[in-house]
Amino acid sequence: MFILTSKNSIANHFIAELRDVKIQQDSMRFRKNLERLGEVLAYEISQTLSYQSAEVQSPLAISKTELLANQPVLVTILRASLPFHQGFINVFDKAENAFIGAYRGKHLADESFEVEMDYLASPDLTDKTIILIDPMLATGKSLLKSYQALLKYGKPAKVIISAAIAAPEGVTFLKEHLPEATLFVGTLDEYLNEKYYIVPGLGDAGDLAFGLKL
Ligand SMILES: O=P(O)(O)OC[C@H]1O[C@H](OP(=O)(O)OP(=O)(O)O)[C@H](O)[C@@H]1O
Ligand SMILES: O=c1cc[nH]c(=O)[nH]1
Ligand SMILES: [Mg+2]
Repeated sequence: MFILTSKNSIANHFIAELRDVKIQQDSMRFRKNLERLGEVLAYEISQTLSYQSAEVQSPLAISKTELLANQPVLVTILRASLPFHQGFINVFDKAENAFIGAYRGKHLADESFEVEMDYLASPDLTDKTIILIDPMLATGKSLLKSYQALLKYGKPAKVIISAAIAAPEGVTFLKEHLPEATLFVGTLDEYLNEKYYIVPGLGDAGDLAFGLKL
């Protein structure tokens, strides 16, 4: 698992601002910080993809280079993922995209929940590299259910999951149920509380980005 904050960088500031109760209420800044973090994580992921030789004709001469062998498919899990996804698509600007409407649905008596899913739009995923993008990896249920729903569009060759903030419980859950996935996270937090929110976390990412939902 790649953890961005295991090495100090300017990304520490983006994550600090996402958490900070005095700053996170500025929803435009909150969305922008998720986008900036998405850009940095996309860059890190780009270093692990396959490249092939290419030639570029400049006005003066031919330049030999290495370019992506294939574009990844960026999978966005609505809603909170939208600004984070924007960062990824800024970097992988030629990528195909899939969208999934998934959310932590009705709360059961013991505070647990089922992941509800409705909207799903995806290109063919057969033999492609897919990057599942969701800023919050809490229990991991939303990501697993999203991945399982995507399989009807074909079996990807490589599965990458990227989150801004992950909980150890979610990481363990995904290692068990989705062992083929490689994780790239902004930071790894401490634990989930009784409502399955990440601690210290940042609160509800979807609400902070887009407002309270009924
Ligand atoms: O790992 P999990 O326990 O499944 O939780 C993580 C999910 O919770 C959040 O979405 P939420 O259900 O709040 O929907 P929203 O994006 O519409 O706010 C978040 O964006 C993840 O998709
Ligand atoms: O801490 C959490 C967990 C799930 N979804 C969020 O937005 N925050
Ligand atoms: Mg939410």
